[in-house]
Amino acid sequence: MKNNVGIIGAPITIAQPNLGVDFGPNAIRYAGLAKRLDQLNITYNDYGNINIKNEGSDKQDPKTNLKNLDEVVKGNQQIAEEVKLVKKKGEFPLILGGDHSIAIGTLAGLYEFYDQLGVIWFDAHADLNTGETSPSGNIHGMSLAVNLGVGDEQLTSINGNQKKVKPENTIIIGARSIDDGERDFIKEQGIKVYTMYDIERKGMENVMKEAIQYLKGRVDGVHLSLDVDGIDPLHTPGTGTRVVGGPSYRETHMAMSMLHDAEVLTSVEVVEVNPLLDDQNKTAEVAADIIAATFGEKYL
Ligand SMILES: NC(=[NH2+])NCCC[C@H](N)C(=O)O
Ligand SMILES: [Mn+2]
Ligand SMILES: [Mn+2]
Repeated sequence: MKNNVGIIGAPITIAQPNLGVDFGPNAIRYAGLAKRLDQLNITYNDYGNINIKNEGSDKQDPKTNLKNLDEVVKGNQQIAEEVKLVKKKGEFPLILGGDHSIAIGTLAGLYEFYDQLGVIWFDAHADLNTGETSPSGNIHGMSLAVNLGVGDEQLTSINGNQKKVKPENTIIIGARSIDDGERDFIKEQGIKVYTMYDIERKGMENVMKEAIQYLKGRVDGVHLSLDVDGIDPLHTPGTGTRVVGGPSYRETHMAMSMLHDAEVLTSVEVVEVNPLLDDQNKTAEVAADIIAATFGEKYL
């Protein structure tokens, strides 16, 4: 079902301040991604890294409150085109970030292949800011809002000026750092969010059961957008916006195995691995483990 996988490296770094996240795709490859897929008998084509120019002035535009907008738009247009090519070949897209702004490009490329695309946004953050609400001007904190059709028009109109996903098809898991504007956004749009409080009280297993059941009843595809800062920074120190108190390696791994076993995923992306902030590529290794779990790797 997941044969063939199309691997795309999407090294955007300028939608956040910590250079080095552009090395994320190769760090995940060096952690043994190909070998893991081979062992699962999953065939793949690795298309390498998209040639993205990470050249912004890094200044916040006084009008839009965004940093490096034009460059982030260009990079995401390139990503959308590449994702479309992979989909047209009938392959399962596996996108390696890059900062979380790349989800703008991936979903812009994916949405036209589905009637009701679901999204699981596994993240410490909600990434639901806009130019008005963002405390930082960093576009990686706005990518889910953009996909819901809210934000700067240059971003929301990539590959078609429309919502790439519907709020009722979106589930955020692992959130523990939500800005005031994002809180309002979640309430207004009625987005399903499992914060760390919910995960702690219900247990990750029940949260995933609920999420899977909810999506199964309403969507014809599920994109997993996994920000490695969603995992507790004890396990994933190599990322730019760490937040304490996340799900453990084990809880996350189990959640991914559950997604595999439920056969719901139709594309996967892993973002925000930053080797320059890491400890001996530990974070990329966790990312590779997580990806392997979504493709069905088991202990026994
Ligand atoms: N994809 C991420 N790591 N996002 C972090 C966002 C942090 C903060 N909420 C902001 O908007 O600036
Ligand atoms: Mn995050
Ligand atoms: Mn994120």
